[in-house]
Amino acid sequence: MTPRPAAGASDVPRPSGPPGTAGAGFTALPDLALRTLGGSVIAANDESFAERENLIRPGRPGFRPHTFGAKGQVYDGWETRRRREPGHDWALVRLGMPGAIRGVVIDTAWFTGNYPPHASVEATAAGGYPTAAELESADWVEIVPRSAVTGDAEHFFEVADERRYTHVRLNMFPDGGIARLRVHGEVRPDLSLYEGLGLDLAALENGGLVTGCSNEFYSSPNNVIAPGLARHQAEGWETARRRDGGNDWLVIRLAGAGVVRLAEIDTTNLVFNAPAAVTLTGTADGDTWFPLLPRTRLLPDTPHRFRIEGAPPATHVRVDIHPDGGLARVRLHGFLTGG
Ligand SMILES: NC(=O)NC(NC(N)=O)C(=O)[O-]
Repeated sequence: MTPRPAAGASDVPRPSGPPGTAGAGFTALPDLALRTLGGSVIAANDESFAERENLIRPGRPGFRPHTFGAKGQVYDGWETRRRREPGHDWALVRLGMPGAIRGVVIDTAWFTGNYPPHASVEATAAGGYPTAAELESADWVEIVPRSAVTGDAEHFFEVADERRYTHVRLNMFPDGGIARLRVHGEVRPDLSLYEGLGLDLAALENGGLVTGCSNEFYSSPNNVIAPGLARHQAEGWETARRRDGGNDWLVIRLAGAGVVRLAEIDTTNLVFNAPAAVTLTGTADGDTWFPLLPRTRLLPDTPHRFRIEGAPPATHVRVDIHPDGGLARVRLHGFLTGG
């Protein structure tokens, strides 16, 4: 029998290191600001050289030298004009998913003669759908104090704060360019909206999280519970070719204890590397695992839907793929049972 991971544990090695060096453990958590998770840069005081929306684009920032437009060199980032009066520049980001922020990455990639010497980040929690103007009078908490930054480098700042935030404000002193802002954390949804209704218990936006995974060589397992469809293979989860006779797997911590009634197992974009089969098991205590879906054949490039009948409530679901490959999306529709 395949050994079961402890609920909440992960055997995937995570990068770690001090600010500005190799990386930090919090980067394994979802980026709550990411455009593809619903984030939006709703305002900036200036974006003369390069547009604010670049700040939350997925992927590493790109650069091609000597691509000068009518207003200067074109950068893949947010870049303001050279300030000729006192003050500083700021950009306001609505998180795609509200949550507890565990760490922030300020990436000045490719900005060398035009990076800001200092930056800070504030956060606020706002209900409803406030405009940028309304947010000006919100209570802002400094989650990254004014800190020195350097050019063409990623800067990692851990955040120790349990509060749930909906927006962040990036400040740079006095002006310049920042390529990306990453806001890693744990999603804290308002599930009262779903009272009496069914929901996707696995979805990142509902508080689901991949807490364990056998292999994430090509792309992150949390992609399978992201919103929307995967446009290509890299927007799903892909493992390396397995040579040991075992099989790959991931464990999803559900939005809460709930009963799964319908599983969507999507192999879209996995054409020559789709798994041959899938098995689903669940647990409510992290020790005893019960079957949800027996080993079932999968086809390449296909969104499969399987009814699940009579399953007890689970807090975690393990998805075993046989033998390897990956998945585009996993949806586990059902009902919260509480507890
Ligand atoms: N986008 C720019 O051209 N910015 C800067 N200039 C160059 N060459 O990058 C600057 O700050 O003046």
